Amino acid sequence: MKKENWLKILLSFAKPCRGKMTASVLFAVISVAGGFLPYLGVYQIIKSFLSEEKSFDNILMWSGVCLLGYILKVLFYGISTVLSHISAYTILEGLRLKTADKLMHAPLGAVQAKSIGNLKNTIVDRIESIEPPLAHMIPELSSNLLLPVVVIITLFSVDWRMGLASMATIPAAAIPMAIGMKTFNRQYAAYMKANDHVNSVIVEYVEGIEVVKTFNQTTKSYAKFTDAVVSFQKFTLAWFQSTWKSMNLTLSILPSTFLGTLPAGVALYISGKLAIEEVAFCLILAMGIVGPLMKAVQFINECKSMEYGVKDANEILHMEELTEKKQRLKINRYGVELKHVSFSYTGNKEDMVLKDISMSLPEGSFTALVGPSGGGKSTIARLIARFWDVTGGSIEIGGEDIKDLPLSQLSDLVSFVTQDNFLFDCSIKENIGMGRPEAAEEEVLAAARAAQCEEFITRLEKGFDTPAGEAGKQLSGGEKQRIAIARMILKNTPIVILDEATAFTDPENEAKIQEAILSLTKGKTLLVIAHRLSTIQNADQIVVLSDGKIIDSGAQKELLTKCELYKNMWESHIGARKWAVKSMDKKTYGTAKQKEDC
Ligand SMILES: Nc1ncnc2c1ncn2[C@@H]1O[C@H](COP(=O)(O)OP(=O)(O)OP(=O)(O)O)[C@@H](O)[C@H]1O
Repeated sequence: MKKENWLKILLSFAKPCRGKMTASVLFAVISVAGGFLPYLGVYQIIKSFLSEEKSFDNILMWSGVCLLGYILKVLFYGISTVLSHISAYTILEGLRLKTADKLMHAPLGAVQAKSIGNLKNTIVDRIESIEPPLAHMIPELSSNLLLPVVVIITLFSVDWRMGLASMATIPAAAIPMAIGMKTFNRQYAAYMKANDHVNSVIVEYVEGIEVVKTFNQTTKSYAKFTDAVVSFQKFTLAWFQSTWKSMNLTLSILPSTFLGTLPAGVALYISGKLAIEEVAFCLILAMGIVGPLMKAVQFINECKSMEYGVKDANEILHMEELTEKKQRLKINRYGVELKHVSFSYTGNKEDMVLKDISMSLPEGSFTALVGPSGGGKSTIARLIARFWDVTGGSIEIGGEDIKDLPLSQLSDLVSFVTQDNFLFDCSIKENIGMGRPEAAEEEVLAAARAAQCEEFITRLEKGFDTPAGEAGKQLSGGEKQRIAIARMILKNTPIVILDEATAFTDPENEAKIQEAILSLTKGKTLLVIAHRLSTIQNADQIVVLSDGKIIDSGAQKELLTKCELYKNMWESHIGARKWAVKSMDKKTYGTAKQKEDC
C-alpha cells in the first residue's frame, strides 16, 4: 500500500463535510477576534482612567466593547464547536460504515488473518480516538494558535521590545520540549504496539474463557494474559517517567511570559519609552497567551493518536476486495457447476487444498459431500458462497460464473448454514427474521416451527422475544443450530448448503429436522456435508472427497459396491450407531432396573 500522509487521508475522509469544517474554522477565527476585543477594551479603560479627563462615557463604551467581544467569542466558539462535532461524528459514521462494508467485500481469509482484538481496536477504539481531536481541534487549535499570534503581533505594534520579551520563554521552553520529543515518535509507536497486544490478549482471554476454566487456568496462571497486562503497565510507566521531567519543565517555562514582559515593561516605563497604560496593556496581553499555548501543547498527544486512528482505518479501507459486478444477471436455472476448481488458502501452489475438482449439482437435486476430515468439504461449500475466490477453474450458477454476480445477488441465491451458528445480540425473533427482514411475523414463526424451534423457544420466559444473548446461555448447541436453520428456511433461496448443520442435534430431533429440511428444500439445489452418513443415504448423489480430490460419486447403493473408502466409512458409521444403540439400551435398562428396585 502506498504510504500517504495521514492528514491528507483525514481530509479525504472529511470530504462530505468540508463545508461545515471550513465554516467551523471561520467561526473559530471570529471567536478569536471577539476574544481579543476585551484586551483592547481593558487597555482603553485603563488609558481613560489614568487620563485627566476620566470620561465616564468612554469607560462605559469600552466596557460595552469588552462585553460584546466576550459574547462574540462565546457565541461563535459555540457555533464552531457544534459544526466541528457534526463534522467529526459524520466522519466517524462514514469511517465505521466503510470499514464494515470493506469487511463484507474482502475475502474471508483476509478478514480472518486479522485478530479480533486488532479489528475491534481499529473499528471501535482507534476510530473513536479520531473524534475528540477532530471535534475540538478545529475550533480550539485554530483559536489556541491564532490568538497568541495576534497577541504577539499586537505587542510588537505597541513596542517591538515588549513583543520580543513576550516570546522570551519560547526558546527556553523549546529546549526541554525538544529533549522530551526526541524519542516521542518511537515511544508512541511502541506504546500503540503494546496497546494492540494487550487488547488482543484480553479479547482472546474472554473468548477462550471456557477453555481457560476447563484447564483450571486462573487469571494469574494465564501467563500470556498477565504478562501482557504487566508489561504494558511497565512500559507506560517507564515512558511516563522518562518524559515527565522535560514535559513539566516545558509546561512551567512556556506560560511564564511575565518573566520577560514584566522587567522589560518596568525598564521601558522608567526610561520613559512606554506609558503606564501601555505597560499594563502589554502585561494583560502577555497573560492572555498562556492558556492557549498550554492547550496547543496538549494537542500534540491527541494529534498522534488521531494519526494512528486514521492510518489503521485506512489500512482496513485498503484491504483487497472480491471483484464484484454491479449489474444483476438474469438467472432462472439454479444448478451449480464446479469446473476444474483448485484452491489454496495461502495462494501458494504447494498448499492446494482442492485439486482440479469438477462436479455438478443439478437444479433441484440433493448432493452430499462426504469424506475424511480435512479433505476439503467445507472449503467447497465456502467457495460456492464466495467467501473466497477459487484459485483456479470456476464455479457457475445457472451457467453464469459466480464472479460475474453482485455479492447481494449471490446471497439471494445461496443459503449457507454451518455448525458454528452465531446469534446476534437481538431477540430470537429478530435473529430468525434476519433470513428475510421483510418477512411477516407469521412467516418467521412458521419457519421456527418448521425447524423444530417452537418447543424450546416457548419454554423461555419471553418466548420469541427473549434476547439472544440472554437465551444463548440457556440454549444448547443443537438449539442454536435449529435457529440458524429457521433463518435459512425463512430466507428461502433456490440453493441451500448445509455444512454439518445438524451436527449438535440429538438423534431424535435430527431426524425431525432432516425431514423438515428435506420437505422444505424440495425442488431446491441442496448440498449437504455430513459426517453422520445415515442422514444423507437418500441423497441423489454422494460425492466422496479425500485430500482435495474427488474419489468417487454416485448413489449410496452404487458407492457401497464400488467405493472402498465410502464402504469403510459406512461400516464404521453403522458400527458406531450399533454401539450407541447398545449403550442407550444399557442406560434404558439401568433406568428401568432402578425403577423396578424402587
Ligand atoms: N481458513 C483456513 N486457512 C487455511 N487453511 C485452512 C482454512 N480452513 C481450512 N483449511 C485447511 O484446508 C483443508 C481442508 O479443510 P476443510 O475444512 O475444507 O476440510 P473438511 O473436509 O471440511 O474437514 P472437516 O470434515 O474436518 O470439517 C484442511 O487441511 C484445513 O486445514
